[in-house]
Amino acid sequence: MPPKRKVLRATSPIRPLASDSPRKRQRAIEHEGDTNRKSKGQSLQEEEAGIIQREFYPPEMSNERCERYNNNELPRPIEVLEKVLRETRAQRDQTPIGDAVVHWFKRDLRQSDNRALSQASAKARSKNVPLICMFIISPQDYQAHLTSPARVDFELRTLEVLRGDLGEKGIPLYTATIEDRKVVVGHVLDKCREWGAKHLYCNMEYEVDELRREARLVRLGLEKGVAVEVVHDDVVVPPGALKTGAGKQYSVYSPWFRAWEKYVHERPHCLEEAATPLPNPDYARERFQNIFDAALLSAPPNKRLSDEKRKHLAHLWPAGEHEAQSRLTRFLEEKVHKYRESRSVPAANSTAMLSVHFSAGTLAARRALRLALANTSGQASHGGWIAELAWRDFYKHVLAHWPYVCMSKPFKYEYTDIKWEYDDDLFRKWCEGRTGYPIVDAGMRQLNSMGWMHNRLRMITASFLAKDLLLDWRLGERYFMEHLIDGDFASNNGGWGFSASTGVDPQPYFRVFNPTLQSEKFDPEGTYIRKWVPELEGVEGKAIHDPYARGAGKVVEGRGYPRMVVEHKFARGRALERYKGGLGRGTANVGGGVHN
Ligand SMILES: Cc1cc2nc3c(=O)[nH]c(=O)nc-3n(C[C@H](O)[C@H](O)[C@H](O)COP(=O)(O)OP(=O)(O)OC[C@H]3O[C@@H](n4cnc5c(N)ncnc54)[C@H](O)[C@@H]3O)c2cc1C
Repeated sequence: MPPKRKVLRATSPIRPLASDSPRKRQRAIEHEGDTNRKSKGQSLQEEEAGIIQREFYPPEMSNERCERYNNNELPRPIEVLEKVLRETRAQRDQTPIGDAVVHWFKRDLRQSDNRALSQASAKARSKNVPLICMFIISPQDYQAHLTSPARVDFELRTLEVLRGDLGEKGIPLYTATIEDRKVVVGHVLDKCREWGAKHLYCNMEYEVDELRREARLVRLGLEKGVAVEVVHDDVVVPPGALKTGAGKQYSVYSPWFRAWEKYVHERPHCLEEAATPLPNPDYARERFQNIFDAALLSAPPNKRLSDEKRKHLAHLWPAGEHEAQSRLTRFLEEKVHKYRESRSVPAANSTAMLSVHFSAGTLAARRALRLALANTSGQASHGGWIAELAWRDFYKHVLAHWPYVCMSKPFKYEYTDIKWEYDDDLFRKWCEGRTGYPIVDAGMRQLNSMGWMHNRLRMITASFLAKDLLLDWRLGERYFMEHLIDGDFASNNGGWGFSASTGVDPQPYFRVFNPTLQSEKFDPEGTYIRKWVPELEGVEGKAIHDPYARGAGKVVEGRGYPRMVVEHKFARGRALERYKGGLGRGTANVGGGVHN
């Protein structure tokens, strides 16, 4: 079949160009140094496609600057934060307790097994002062981080649960919407001063913006007499703790996983449960009555869902840590033993569907691992569920060590030179699940409906976008973040890098998924496809995987199901050529990872 549409020419922009002033641009460039030397045409296409949100970020960094991070010539944001914490330790330890202690909730929306919250509670108890919790919404942060409305809604529903639970202990949960993300730190410290709190606790997030913000918070806190403690909690093993024999960061999963398992085995305390906060002294309720009485936050206009969508998602994804806990218990009792054999079959409904809880922090990865180890006597390890859970830690370690992956650069930055397509029409068809490849369309429709997609489908749809359509993979990465309820920068970026062969431990670039074969292998009966693509409902047998080529064309055409937008064989050849052309000096390093 000839290609249905030529995709060799960039068309109209997918997103409007951000209109930064020249001065702002200059400042941004100074911030992250020299930028990438690409052809003007290519840079413009990327900008027009919204690859970098120029209202928040500088232009794309140069490969040379990435290399300087690799050569340890530039301090990584996590190192800067850790240094500040080290250097200020004594001063922070000597800070008097004050009239209250504050915990700042971010992506740790639970009271059980929450390290920073637990430490804050212990500190408050040591002098019998109240604990106050806070949560800040920054619409600008949501925009800069492409947080999906589904995710925001999940967080807000979770806050309701959290507020109820904390309220029973007399612990107030202060919430506020701060429009300008630059003033969040100032607001947090102002509130500490207002409440007479001199100790503030929070858990560490590993994205560049957050690490830099927290370094500033620690410094500014001390200037204002507030000791800020930032704690590792989101991952089982903290980034930087695992090194190769040569003392380097692992970039291949399998040896990293062996080191991760060994670390956990040798340091069982890393799985220890953090104590839940203790009740506040009685007077706290009266003193903070205004916080207890305040209305809960609603989603900012840029992230609001329709009522119908909200109800739909609330039904699918009940929020809060109690739900997370019972989901985990059910999974460990009923499914974990069969996980290894069935996890790649999307119709089997055999995975935990806990990613939304890990992402929002309604469940600690540490807790899930602890219970999984106890439940399976270690059987769930390699090739099993625990090895999947470990991928989450792996990608966060990668993010902390190679921070430029957070700055729109691929881990394999030499792949920056691949000539991608920026075809609006094809991209839209992919987004809407109208590519004519039933398995791809089913996956995209599941995402659009549920805010979640099975891992196998994430790999198939991502590979299809990057290799069959040759669209810039960062467009797909962005679309996922903007629609996933479990959107997590590190895992999403890692998954896209794997699928597009531009990331850490990736699929080799010459391995191009054949979507029809993937469909036959992982959805042999077409059960999953029929669920999500109603136009194909009555299609029998193998025709479900390729209806036009297998005798069901007339039926499905009548129902409006599209023909394939590109022929796979043609697309594969084109992808190989482009990848080879874009490899540049990275030719020797073609990857070789086996994901899941
Ligand atoms: C292109 C692409 C994008 C992705 N984007 C995200 C994302 O934004 N957020 C996200 O949480 N996961 C992402 N993943 C990973 C994975 O698809 C989901 O974590 C998984 O599908 C969630 O379903 P589950 O909870 O039923 O997983 P299970 O199979 O039950 O696994 C248990 C947990 O292990 C972790 N996990 C499993 N597989 C992976 C993986 N490959 N990478 C990282 N962690 C993993 C998750 O926390 C998951 O909840 C992405 C994968 C790909 C290929």
